[in-house]
Amino acid sequence: MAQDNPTQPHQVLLLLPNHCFTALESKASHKFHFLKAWDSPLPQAQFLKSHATSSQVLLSFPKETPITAQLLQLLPSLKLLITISAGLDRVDLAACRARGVRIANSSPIFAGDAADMAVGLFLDVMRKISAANRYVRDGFWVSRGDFVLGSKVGGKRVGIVGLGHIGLQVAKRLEAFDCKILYNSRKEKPSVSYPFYSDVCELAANSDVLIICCALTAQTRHMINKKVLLALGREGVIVNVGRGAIIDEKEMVQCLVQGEIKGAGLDVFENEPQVPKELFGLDNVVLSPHKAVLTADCFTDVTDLAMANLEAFFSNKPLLSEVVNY
Ligand SMILES: O=CC(=O)O
Repeated sequence: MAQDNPTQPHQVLLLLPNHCFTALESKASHKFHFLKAWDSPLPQAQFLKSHATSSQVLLSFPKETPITAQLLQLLPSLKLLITISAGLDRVDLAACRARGVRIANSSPIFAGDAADMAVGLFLDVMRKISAANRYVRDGFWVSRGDFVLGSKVGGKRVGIVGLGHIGLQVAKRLEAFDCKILYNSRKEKPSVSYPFYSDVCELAANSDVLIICCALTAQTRHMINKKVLLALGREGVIVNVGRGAIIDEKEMVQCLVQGEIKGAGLDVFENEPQVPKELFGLDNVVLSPHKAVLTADCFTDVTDLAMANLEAFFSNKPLLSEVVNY
């Protein structure tokens, strides 16, 4: 339970890039006392130690600062971790669980933007938008004539891997394109009527496109392996807005180079920012530098959510985006 001391603003530790904080500062600095790691002359570990006993909340951007067991050890009073991220693969969940640290993430805000990107990548691969753009700019429309035809989107069977916040938003958007939605998830979702496949390979065999929206965990690492890719088949397309390591990247590259799958739209990679060079020469592949959830507008909403979570925590109300059963 949050301790209440009405005489002092509540202290919140920040491990954030500056641009995330700017939006928060204008709204919330009169309500909370923000302790900014980047403003301190101390190295990060010492900065955390110096506020260890007084800080119950840490607001962080795990993509830049992973939340490790070691870091958590420096903060014995920590009760709540708020992440400016949808994914929690850079948070040591076992250590948080062992310590009883609650987690609130930014999934409800990021889901729509991530889904837009997934749909954008899908449309781009199917209708060859980026490739056509290059064709026109390079003068080939004049020198070579008509561009090769793309594929119809309507009616395609879309296998969504992970029907959480992001997956549901992808489904909603692609229903409007007259696609047929199927899915794989840890458990069947009674709230939807889309066909459920407990086996991802079977999902791939029944899909024209696989869209990866799930979290990276020990169970999902390399879940999309050669067998799944071959089940997707020569006419199949893969889109990934989850995490690179959910797909066995070497096998995927091989399948793309050898035409064993038709195309790919990828926002995430196994060893970012390194991208397999083989992909650069493939016109049936669209690449994006892990930006699915980030837009120029998202920081307003994401910091509003962080602030609402802080207010809820310090007034002992339910958090707005708590990650339950992690
Ligand atoms: O990839 C981005 C996120 O997890 O927020």
